[in-house]
Amino acid sequence: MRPSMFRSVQSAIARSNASSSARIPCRNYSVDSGPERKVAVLGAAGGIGQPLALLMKMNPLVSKLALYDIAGTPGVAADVSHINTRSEVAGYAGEDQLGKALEGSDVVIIPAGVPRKPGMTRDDLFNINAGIVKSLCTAIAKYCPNALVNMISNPVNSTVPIAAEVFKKAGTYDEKRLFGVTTLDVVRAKTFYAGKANLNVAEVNVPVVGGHAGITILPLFSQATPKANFSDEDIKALTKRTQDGGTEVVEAKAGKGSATLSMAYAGALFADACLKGLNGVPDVVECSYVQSAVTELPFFASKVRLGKNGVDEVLELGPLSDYEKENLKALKPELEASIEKGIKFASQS
Ligand SMILES: NC(=O)c1ccc[n+]([C@@H]2O[C@H](COP(=O)([O-])OP(=O)(O)OC[C@H]3O[C@@H](n4cnc5c(N)ncnc54)[C@H](O)[C@@H]3O)[C@@H](O)[C@H]2O)c1
Ligand SMILES: O=C(O)C[C@H](O)C(=O)O
Repeated sequence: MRPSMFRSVQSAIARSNASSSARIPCRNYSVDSGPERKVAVLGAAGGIGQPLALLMKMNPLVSKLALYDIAGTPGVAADVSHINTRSEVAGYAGEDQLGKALEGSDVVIIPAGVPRKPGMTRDDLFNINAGIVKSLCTAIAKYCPNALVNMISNPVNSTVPIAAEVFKKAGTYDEKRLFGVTTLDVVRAKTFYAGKANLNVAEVNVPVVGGHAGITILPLFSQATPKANFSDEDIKALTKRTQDGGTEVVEAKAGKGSATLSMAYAGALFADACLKGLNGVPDVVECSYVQSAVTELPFFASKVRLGKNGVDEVLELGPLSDYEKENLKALKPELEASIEKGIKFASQS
């Protein structure tokens, strides 16, 4: 994970502060960087959508930012557009503006849909979000079939297979261009691991594979770096906390939704990695839920090398501890059922 988008902003801020002391009043916080790239956020007026719009506006790799929602986007777009960074911002509200929002997009990020309330599973969101994702992906197939799609809407284990089926029906499916965003699981695993081991979190790496719900989230602490000396009990507790991270936030928000700020951060990191890959930056590796080349399941979150066409390579899982092997075996039936549910929905509706 390379937070260099933030580093470039930080160094711009440092330059800005240095010039302040020289009493030069007016500077930009980001510099033009790389080719023209359009990013569309679908669901941009929501809890994730708004901070994600802000973070994408801060990303110097973006030249055009399209903010789409069923309502509320003109205000969000007007607000974000006043920030003096590279991208031009436009807001689009309502289905008749969806095509314009999507046209020419290199990356489409989808946080559209309802979030959980306490007591719900992500799968309880299926009935509403499956239809939303299906209609948005139908439009993507029509207006920007070559875009990289970053699916945030839950249940990710099923919404990604739905998207794949919609694209297959439209004849635009390219497995290299469809991603379930599981970066928040990695962000959480790193935070919890670093906290427990008293390590500098910026130096910590933890791959998280599988899916994005409960036991399908499989953090590979045996591959975490730097190595920490944890007991089996510690690893079990860290695994459980990572798997239940979403529920921890849902319960703390007590009916006011699920993770939005940490998700916007994670979504911005993943989109930044996609843009870097598109721009030819070498060795950009992130975990993401993609068409599987390394398990018998059709989709599986894995370490993925990103390149000029999206997925460059799905990396092998690598050596697993006995505990991780057991967890891998246990998650497969649940993940398979969620995938089948998505495929069935898309093929029947
Ligand atoms: N992948 C992850 O790690 C992760 C993390 C957190 C949340 N999520 C999921 O992200 C989704 C959004 O969460 P939120 O907290 O932002 O919810 P929210 O209710 O605050 O915002 C959702 C937005 O989607 C919009 N929307 C609904 N139907 C739409 C449509 N057809 N087209 C465009 N926009 C539409 C709504 O108007 C709203 O602005 C939920 O499904 C949630 O479970 C995923
Ligand atoms: O937990 C949720 O419902 C939202 C999201 O999937 C998360 O992991 O925070």
